[in-house]
Amino acid sequence: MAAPRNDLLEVRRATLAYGSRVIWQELDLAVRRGEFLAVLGANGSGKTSLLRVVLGLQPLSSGTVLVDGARPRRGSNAVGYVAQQRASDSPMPQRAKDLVGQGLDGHRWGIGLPGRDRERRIRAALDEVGALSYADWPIGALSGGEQQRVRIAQALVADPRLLLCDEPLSWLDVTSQQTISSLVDRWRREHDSAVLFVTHDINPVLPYVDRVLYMAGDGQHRLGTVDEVLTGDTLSALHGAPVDVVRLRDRIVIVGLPEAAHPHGAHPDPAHPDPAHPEPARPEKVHSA
Ligand SMILES: Nc1ncnc2c1ncn2[C@@H]1O[C@H](COP(=O)(O)OP(=O)(O)OP(=O)(O)O)[C@@H](O)[C@H]1O
Repeated sequence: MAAPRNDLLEVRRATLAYGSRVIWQELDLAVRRGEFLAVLGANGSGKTSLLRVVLGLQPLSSGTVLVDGARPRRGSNAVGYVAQQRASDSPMPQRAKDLVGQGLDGHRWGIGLPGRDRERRIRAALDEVGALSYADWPIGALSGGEQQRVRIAQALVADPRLLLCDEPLSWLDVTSQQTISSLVDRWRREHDSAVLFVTHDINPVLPYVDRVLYMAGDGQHRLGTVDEVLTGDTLSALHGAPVDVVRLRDRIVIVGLPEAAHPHGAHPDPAHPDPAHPEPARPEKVHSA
């Protein structure tokens, strides 16, 4: 039997443009088994587009991408996906276990899977993220953090090797951010799998991150460890403006990002509070990466 591939994602000289607008270019990225890669950057810098490329939903303009050695394709078992939630997303009426079951539909696993095997897989995925006790609850009745556990279970139920998370911490309070970050970390360690974790704030995942891909817009990006990428020199060069990076105890605070680089869209909109949590869901005020 062939040895498992070490690089679960291989992106070579990749450029993505929409029409004449280049989003990112000459991107080289190899994500190895067991790696936790944080993807940071300004609104509109192309983070979600990168995930869409890996999901086989968006072709590159040039370059190549391989997911576990194969070209990306929709519905691949190799990739699990936690999509970004929008402020306008209304609470879903279906039960937690039904949402998780959707993660099997469209996958090889879902086709012809006997009912009891399907149920067993769904319960195992819910158990993996500590959400089994609310398997029968309507999603809309769960807290933001509980809902996010269920969405992660949906992404994991088909047993992917690569997990893509698009802003999974938005709308969550600090405690839930820590819980979600640590369960994703535990999953990649226990399964020797890899994670691409798009986030506007590095701090909740700082203990887990192996490398950072920082996208600055205008085709610019930088890849490296936290200490290599999140420095005043690097971010100033990427943004063409003075940026300071300050370490405060175990946090990183970034000061001076150009207005366009602020990830304002990822912050809670006071006009649209989390429907499951009328309280402000995310008290963080300091912009951090
Ligand atoms: N299918 C498309 N056609 C044309 N432009 C697109 C398309 N998809 C995305 N864009 C544009 O490309 C840019 C990058 O979008 P993308 O959603 O990848 O950015 P992002 O970094 O994830 O942003 P955010 O942090 O706001 O979620 C944006 O300006 C977006 O409007």
